[in-house]
Amino acid sequence: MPHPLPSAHRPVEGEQVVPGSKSETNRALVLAALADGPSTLTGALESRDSALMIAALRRLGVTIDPVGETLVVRPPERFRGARDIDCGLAGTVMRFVPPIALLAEGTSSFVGDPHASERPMGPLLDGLRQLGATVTGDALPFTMTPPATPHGTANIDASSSSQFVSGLLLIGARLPTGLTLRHTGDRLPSRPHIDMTTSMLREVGVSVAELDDRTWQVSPGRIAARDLTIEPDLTNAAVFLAAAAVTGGSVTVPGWPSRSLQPGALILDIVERMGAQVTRGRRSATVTGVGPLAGLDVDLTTASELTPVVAALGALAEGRTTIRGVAHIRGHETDRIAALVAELRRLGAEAEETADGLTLVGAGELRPAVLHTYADHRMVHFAALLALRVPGIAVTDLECVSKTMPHFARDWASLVRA
Ligand SMILES: O=C(O)C1=C[C@@H](OP(=O)(O)O)[C@@H](O)[C@H](O)C1
Ligand SMILES: C=C(OP(=O)(O)O)C(=O)O
Repeated sequence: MPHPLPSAHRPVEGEQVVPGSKSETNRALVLAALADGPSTLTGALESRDSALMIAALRRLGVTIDPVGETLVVRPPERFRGARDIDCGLAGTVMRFVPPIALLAEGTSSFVGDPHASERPMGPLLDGLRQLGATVTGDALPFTMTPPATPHGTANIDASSSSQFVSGLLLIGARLPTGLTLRHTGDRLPSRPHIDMTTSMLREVGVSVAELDDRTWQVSPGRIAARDLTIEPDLTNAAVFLAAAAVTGGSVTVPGWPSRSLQPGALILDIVERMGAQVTRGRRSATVTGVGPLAGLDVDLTTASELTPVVAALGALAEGRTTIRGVAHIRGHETDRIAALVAELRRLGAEAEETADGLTLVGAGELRPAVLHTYADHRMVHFAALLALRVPGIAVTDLECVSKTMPHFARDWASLVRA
């Protein structure tokens, strides 16, 4: 049964509280699991990706308890290997948990959703082999047996995901000789997510040197337990802010950090370039639509998660929109380049895949359609945004939004109909 999405009968106005950052929550959980004592997380995301991370860490022996508004994480004496650890479709789980299992006693095996086996894993598994693990296969599902004493050097090609680098850096301090990690490929996407990893490591006392722009050296040592408050997820905020831009409304996201390493923050520059007005408060961001939007040519190498929302903005803006630098999103929850072009065409828009992104012509007549979501939460955001201006759009599946925002449909409906 298709799920209809609301259209906007008036400009979308209001304040939208956005749940905690997926990237920060899952890094904080991993660092707390590796720390030298109990940690407390406040504002952690509650969604499928964080639930999968919590379940995976528990299987390895970590104790995680909700206490009031917080999560209390207690590391085990020693990690223990576990069978059939479920990664779902979560990149952060499939790329961050196997390195922890390298530190465990005994073999671990990892499984995931049907499409998870198409997401790139080879370079991470190569890295784990270089650190001494025995690994079967090059994708999910796979089995890994840790070595008696892990080594400390790995050279991997992270051009298909920055998460390979982040996953290995996160455990670097717990390896007997630390870790020297080198990226061997010709491009490196999502650099801000690697900076988020190194910054969060430094905050817990880990020494990380960047020897050049592709080599990291993590010194061996303790990872300090800490109490951390998680920022709102700025990539998830993007769809709500974009709703104001495309309807001539005004949406405020409270809690917007004054400085953030989340690449989703780039949405403010993008909507401003397209013609919307952006107002930054001390701890908030507001987007106001002030007339027709203009298409743009944008390189999203650093913030590729924004591609579906920017593609929808482009389809409602005047002129051509070209998104570059995102070849690797063919390995995201789905092949997002192919999915976006297929769904734009289903609506009657002119859209083409390019070698490293897509190009489309906006502001044409769009027809109602049932859009496919490919189990991808951000394809729902894409459809929801278009539905505001194209009555009659529905999606084949809404459940996939629970990957990072289980209450998206409720929040979206109440904002649009407020
Ligand atoms: O480390 C992270 O938290 C993430 C890194 C990025 O992955 P890629 O480098 O695979 O794009 C991003 O797209 C993903 O949503 C989250
Ligand atoms: C690419 C994404 O997720 P993942 O962490 O599963 O890679 C995303 O959320 O857009």
